[in-house]
Amino acid sequence: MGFWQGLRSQFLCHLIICYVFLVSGLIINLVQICTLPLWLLNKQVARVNIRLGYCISSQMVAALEWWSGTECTLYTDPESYRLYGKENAVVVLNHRFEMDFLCGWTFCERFGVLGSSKVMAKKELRFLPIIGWMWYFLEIVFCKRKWEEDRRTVAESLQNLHDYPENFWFLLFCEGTRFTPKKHQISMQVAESKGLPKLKYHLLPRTKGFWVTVQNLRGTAAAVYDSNLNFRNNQAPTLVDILNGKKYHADLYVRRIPLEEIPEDEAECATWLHKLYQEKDSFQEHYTQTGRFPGPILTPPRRPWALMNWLFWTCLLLYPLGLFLALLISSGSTLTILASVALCVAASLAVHWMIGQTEINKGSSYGNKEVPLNNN
Ligand SMILES: CC/C=C\C/C=C\C/C=C\C/C=C\C/C=C\C/C=C\CCC(=O)SCCNC(=O)CCNC(=O)[C@H](O)C(C)(C)COP(=O)(O)OP(=O)(O)OC[C@H]1O[C@@H](n2cnc3c(N)ncnc32)[C@H](O)[C@@H]1OP(=O)(O)O
Ligand SMILES: CCCCCCCCCCCCCCCC(=O)OC[C@@H](O)COP(=O)(O)O
Repeated sequence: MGFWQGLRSQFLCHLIICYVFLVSGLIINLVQICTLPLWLLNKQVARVNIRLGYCISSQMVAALEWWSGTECTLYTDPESYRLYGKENAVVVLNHRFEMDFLCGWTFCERFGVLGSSKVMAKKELRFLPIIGWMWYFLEIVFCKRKWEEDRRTVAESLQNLHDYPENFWFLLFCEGTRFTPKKHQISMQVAESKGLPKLKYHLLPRTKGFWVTVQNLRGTAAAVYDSNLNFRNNQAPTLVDILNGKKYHADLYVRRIPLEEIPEDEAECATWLHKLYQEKDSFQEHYTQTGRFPGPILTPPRRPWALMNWLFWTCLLLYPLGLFLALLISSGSTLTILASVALCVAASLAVHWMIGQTEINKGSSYGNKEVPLNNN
């Protein structure tokens, strides 16, 4: 094992990374709270939150790109490539991996839209410290995954994006939850009852969120980016693997579909989405058979900004930590030392809990319950 690999697997390094993420994240959350009055005075000025959000999300991108050295290859056509990052788009991505959101963020970073990236997220994530709190200020669209309640709130949140000052990608996991064998089996029963072909690699997409997104972003977004992600050698990395500095290779296949090609009528739009997922399934089959996606490879290089932001926060926050530790040891007070140890334990439990949110085996029961099927 080389020096660099040895260093990356050191627990002390993980502690420092988590300390920097927690403390810088909380500082940025605090600054975000200070921007609250700006939302009343001038919405466009309040959107300085794009930069603040970047300081948090780019730390995770830096961990993937620079700490673990994970490589991300993009399969797409050159004409579409020229438009990435230069227009608003709805991204439709498969939802099979714990790290899919992070690979998505990596491509956002490489095309310069990380701070402004959006997602339709389950409302539980709003309460996640740092990331969830950050999202509140980034105008992320939250849903309860209950259509009767979501149809109005989701449409309203999407309408707010009409005057967004920077290009954004709006990510939609139409499957609505991450793939598990049980969720797959149940959703294929639903597919059968609707007379739809079975999917091998995806859950049956939920069509209402896609329809409401496309309808509300007409005139704002130019295209849908149909995206399929896979990791080489059948690997399924976790956030802990990334912290441990393990290197992976992600492949992303993206097709650009102009928004005008998507039907306006709800039923036709649903049929269109089901057909898209059948095509997505065939691309995954192609990947499984050949180890690659169709089409040319055009990978944007990683940029230095995420690393520089990370180094900046690390330098800024390591100094006071060192000072504090020196004072702590010299104080010789058992009570202060015990209180500090308790604080460290609490902080690592908090990070552990946050990482748990990315783990599929700790995921929700959404899509897990047998539904009474009407075969008429
Ligand atoms: C160039 C590079 C390109 C790309 C780079 C890639 C990406 C980068 C882009 C951006 C990055 C940005 C951010 C990333 C960071 C972090 C993201 C992290 C995570 C957040 C993600 C989530 O939280 S996912 C969960 C929340 N999101 C969703 O659920 C969205 C999808 N869901 C919907 O759209 C739903 O319709 C809904 C939520 C709006 C409403 O939910 P509801 O449950 O009420 O759904 P429906 O009404 O649709 O469902 C009822 C119908 O479904 C049928 N049914 C019943 N059971 C099932 C089943 N098990 N499977 C499928 N269908 C089922 C039922 O029969 C009903 O049918 P109808 O015919 O009546 O419709
Ligand atoms: C620098 C690194 C330091 C690491 C510190 C830990 C940070 C934790 C960040 C947590 C980010 C959480 C994003 C989770 C996204 C996600 O994958 O949500 C799942 C949903 O789609 C569907 O949920 P489900 O129905 O349960 O499958």
